[in-house]
Amino acid sequence: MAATIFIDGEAGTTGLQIREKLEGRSGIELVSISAEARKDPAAKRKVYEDVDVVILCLPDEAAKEAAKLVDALGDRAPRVIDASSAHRVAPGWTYGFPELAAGQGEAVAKARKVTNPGCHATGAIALLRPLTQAGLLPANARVSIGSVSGYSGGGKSMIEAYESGKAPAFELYALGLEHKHLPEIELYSGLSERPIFVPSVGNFRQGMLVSIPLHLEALPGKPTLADIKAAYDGHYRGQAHFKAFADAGNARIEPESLNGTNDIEIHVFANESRRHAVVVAKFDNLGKGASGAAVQNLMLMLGR
Ligand SMILES: NC(=O)C1=CN([C@@H]2O[C@H](COP(=O)(O)OP(=O)(O)OC[C@H]3O[C@@H](n4cnc5c(N)ncnc54)[C@H](OP(=O)(O)O)[C@@H]3O)[C@@H](O)[C@H]2O)C=CC1
Ligand SMILES: CC(=O)N[C@@H](CCC(=O)OP(=O)(O)O)C(=O)O
Repeated sequence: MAATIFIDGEAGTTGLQIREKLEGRSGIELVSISAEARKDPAAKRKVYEDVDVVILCLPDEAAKEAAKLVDALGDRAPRVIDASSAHRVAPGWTYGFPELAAGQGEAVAKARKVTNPGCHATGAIALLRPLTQAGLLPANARVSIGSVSGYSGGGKSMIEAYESGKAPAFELYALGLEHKHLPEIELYSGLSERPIFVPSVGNFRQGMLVSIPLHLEALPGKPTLADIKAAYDGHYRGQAHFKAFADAGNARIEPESLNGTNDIEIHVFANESRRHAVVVAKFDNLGKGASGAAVQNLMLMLGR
């Protein structure tokens, strides 16, 4: 029998992409709600009762209301994937990053409530967790993270601002150093000290580069580029969506080449004579950073 899926917020940036990715898949039946009823809690409740999984692609406040609706359904509650940042560090929710550590894919597969990682957080955690777990980066390291996103990361309003020419070509933001992805980065990166996170957005629609500079001499065991690359290779062995590269002779990277995929490239750039390195995660902010991750989690939950 087909699994029934309702995308709450299906007309938004993330919802539309999830819909496109699921349409035509065998064993999946997409359930919709009329445009007039889509914000009506009573109408939503009826749909929630009838489906196997609800995927929330809503602003945070609406996602919190939706989660309350799910909880109120008790035994009749559907399983949930939340793409918003409302529940990323909330108790009772499973972090939807199957490659985070051994056993996380199995945890997602069994979970009733899965929270999708934020796009910047996906890159930051993908870079940091293997290094802390391998002991190459001490838990108390003081780390700085930079990230550049395509403007689709800001949803409909930012897309409109860029596409009508009303947005700057490039800007740093969240310089109050309280970006909403920091709590999940703190919880899942393996660091005890809160990193400094400087996100930015540029005049290109889609794609993301998250980068972290490393002083190799300051790290335990004074690792080489090869040691760092080996830590990523070991951590992501057997994971279809991850590939690590050592980029000693290369000095450039652009953000768009993985658009339309659910893949992450981890690049290790280094100047060995100066003992400096920069690790960079490249992916599609709307792919592995949003809709691709949601679909990956859904398939795990459905045992596909
Ligand atoms: N864009 C991205 O790269 C990523 C986004 N996310 C998260 O996913 C969620 C959705 O983001 P995104 O798709 O970009 O946002 P959009 O603004 O593009 O879309 C949100 C959609 O939700 C609808 N909506 C708002 N309130 C309700 C409600 N109460 N019931 C039903 N529908 C409602 C909106 O309709 P209307 O416009 O009519 O209000 C809109 O269609 C957000 O929490 C965002 O933070 C996660 C990862 C990445
Ligand atoms: C460019 C831009 O504005 N990006 C968004 C993050 C996009 C994302 O991952 O969203 P959620 O955490 O809401 O899921 C931001 O930094 O707030």
